[in-house]
Amino acid sequence: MSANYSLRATEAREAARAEAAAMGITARTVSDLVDTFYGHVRADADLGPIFEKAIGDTWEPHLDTMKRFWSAIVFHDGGYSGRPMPAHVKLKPDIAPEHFARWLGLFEQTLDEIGASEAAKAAFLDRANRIAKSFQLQLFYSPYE
Ligand code: HEM
Repeated sequence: MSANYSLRATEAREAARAEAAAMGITARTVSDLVDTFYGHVRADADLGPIFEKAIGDTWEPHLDTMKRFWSAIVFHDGGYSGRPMPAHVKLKPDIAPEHFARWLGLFEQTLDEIGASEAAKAAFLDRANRIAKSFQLQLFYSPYE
């Protein structure tokens, strides 16, 4: 890794942190978002069973993974290095596009509930929408099947 690269990485991380701070996003925001959102997901008639089947009684590690995932997105802190796609491919028999619509609806509702700023809400929703779209393209519209 060149010195230039790590300088750019440091700058990118600082820029991301400053941007997050300007939107009022803190580690607490991420933690509240994840805890509240998955509380709703577990209670949801359609999504709940899908998650229970995959996660069972190991929710703590999942919540921790999801906090690291969203922190890596908003703070560029490098704390998440997983591969989300395979985790969803294995759910394929159980999920349909409607589940993504529900997921996104609950995510938006949660951002309101935790009192995220309008800018923070827009930023989280934009990322969630783009990721959901890319998952769906690969899950439901793959030209390779
Ligand atoms: C229909 C919608 C969705 C369902 C049913 C779903 C379900 C799940 C389940 C059950 C897991 C745990 C898999 C396991 O540990 O075996 C998981 C992991 C994960 N999901 Fe989703 N998900 C959905 C949408 C999304 C979206 C839109 C995002 C991103 C914005 C997302 C991000 C992740 C990430 C980062 C993981 C962790 C993957 C890892 O282990 O590193 N999911 N999801």
